[in-house]
Amino acid sequence: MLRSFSSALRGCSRKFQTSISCKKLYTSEGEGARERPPKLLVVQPRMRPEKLLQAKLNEALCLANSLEDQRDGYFHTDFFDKPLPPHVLVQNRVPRVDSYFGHGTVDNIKCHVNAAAESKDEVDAVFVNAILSGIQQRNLERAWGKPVLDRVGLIIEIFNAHAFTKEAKLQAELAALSYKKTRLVRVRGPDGRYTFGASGDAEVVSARGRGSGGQGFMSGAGETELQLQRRRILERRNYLLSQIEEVRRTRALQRAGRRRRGGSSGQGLATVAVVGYTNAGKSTLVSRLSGSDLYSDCRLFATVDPRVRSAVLPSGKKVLFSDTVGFISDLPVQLVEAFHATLEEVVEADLLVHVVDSSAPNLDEHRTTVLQVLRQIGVSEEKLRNMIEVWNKIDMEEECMDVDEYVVDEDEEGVEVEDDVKSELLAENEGMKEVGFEAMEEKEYSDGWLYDDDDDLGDEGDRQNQSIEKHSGLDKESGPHVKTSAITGVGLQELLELIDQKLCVQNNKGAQVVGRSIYERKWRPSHNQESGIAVEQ
Ligand SMILES: Nc1nc2c(ncn2[C@@H]2O[C@H](COP(=O)(O)OP(=O)(O)OP(=O)(O)O)[C@@H](O)[C@H]2O)c(=O)[nH]1
Ligand SMILES: [Mg+2]
Repeated sequence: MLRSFSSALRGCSRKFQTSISCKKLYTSEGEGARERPPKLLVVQPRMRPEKLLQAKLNEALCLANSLEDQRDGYFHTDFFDKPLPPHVLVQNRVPRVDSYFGHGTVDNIKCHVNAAAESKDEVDAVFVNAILSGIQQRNLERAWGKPVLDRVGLIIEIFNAHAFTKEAKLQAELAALSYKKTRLVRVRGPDGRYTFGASGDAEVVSARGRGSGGQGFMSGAGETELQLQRRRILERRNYLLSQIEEVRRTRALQRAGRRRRGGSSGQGLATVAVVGYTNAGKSTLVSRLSGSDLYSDCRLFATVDPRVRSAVLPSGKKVLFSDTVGFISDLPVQLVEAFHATLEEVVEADLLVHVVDSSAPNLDEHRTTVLQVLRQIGVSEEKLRNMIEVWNKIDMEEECMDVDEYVVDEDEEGVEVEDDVKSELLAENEGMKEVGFEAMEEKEYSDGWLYDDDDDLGDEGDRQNQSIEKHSGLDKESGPHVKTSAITGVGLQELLELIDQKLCVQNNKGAQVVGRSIYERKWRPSHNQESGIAVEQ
């Protein structure tokens, strides 16, 4: 596993980064010392086939190492200097409602947490690469004595840590609020008082809050604690939305200005939005095409703040390339929604360039994720049909072949098994001692936007399996595409020519293809098990 992770990183080039971190998970290294990014223990549920498991584990390790605050656009630590985070693969066939994992698995992970503490390599938190409900998260925190981050929680933390501009910070906070709102459970704080919260050392107690004790009209008399917390979240959310609305207006004015100023032909500057899965090489590509120096890094979500750079096409026409936040699988719709102001640039762009990391073993899943998000945010089908696909990182193709040859220890079902997982499976079968989880009245506190407890995660695995099994290279894909290496510069001229050609055809047609504003759309969680995404109402 170590080999595949480092192999994935080998293709990435070193970039400049220095910064200081300051998050609640962050720990001070000593008196007067700088706070260091949190050390996470990565828990990866097993899935089939092996290739998918490996891709998911690599992504989880990258996510864990990506959490670090930036200051003035730089990170303090070099991504390549970071050690591989401690990790454990665990068996989890049917997720439990109260604790997600079975008791044996929970105990096994607890052993890993304890072992890390004894070896003076203590972890600050546990990252479970799955989507947990508030109750599952709370019970696991109690069992392991550490804060627990699930996939969505960690991605939100990364967004918050990497956000630099006011726009990105507002949107990241909005995403965090939407997430917290659904996981308010009643907890006992360090002072022994009960309250409703979403984080901190807390004991799970009764699900229903009593009166907040507020007095008078203005202090919210008669509200339960839960209602009070929800009201506070709502107030903050409304404030953030009003601020984001300002950002949207400014962006719309900037866009109009760009169009008015126009190019040499007087027809306005066309905008090309560069989209794709996180880490596909979008920023590197835009930098190369525009001769600028955008920040790029092997960290996932290195770009959270959108950037626009100009370039000249072979025809002499000037265009604007817009680099934006990357996408990732299993992203809840609320998270995408929070980034509407930024993603509106994509909807309004004249042309889309979809950057695919051709070295990713599960690139079909990446591609599907990107198309789903583009549809979610309101990109028209016509624009999707007209989109150029860029198969980037072709210089890494040979390295990917090496990863395929990676030999693993397999169990009878052909799935990689680590020693600790074997012991954990044994424990699971023998029925280890019960952990006293409290069965909470979960329904009251979750509006279910993360995922439905009834969902069989096996279906998700099967869907991804089909995707990964289907994938046997990029060649059978149709549609206009260019093979590039943003690092070596291969294929970039071809890409510029194709963009030129597409924009020219569009101009001749006089096509003004503008998707419906994402703010005019309503959202609801999908009931379509297959796609697992929200659909337009
Ligand atoms: N070998 C190789 N590495 C590349 C190529 N393009 C980008 N990279 C590396 O891949 C890593 C990610 O590149 P970025 O440009 O930051 O990717 P991104 O899509 O903007 O990522 P996010 O902003 O995090 O979504 C960096 O370390 C780049 O140096 C390429 O063509 N070949
Ligand atoms: Mg980027």
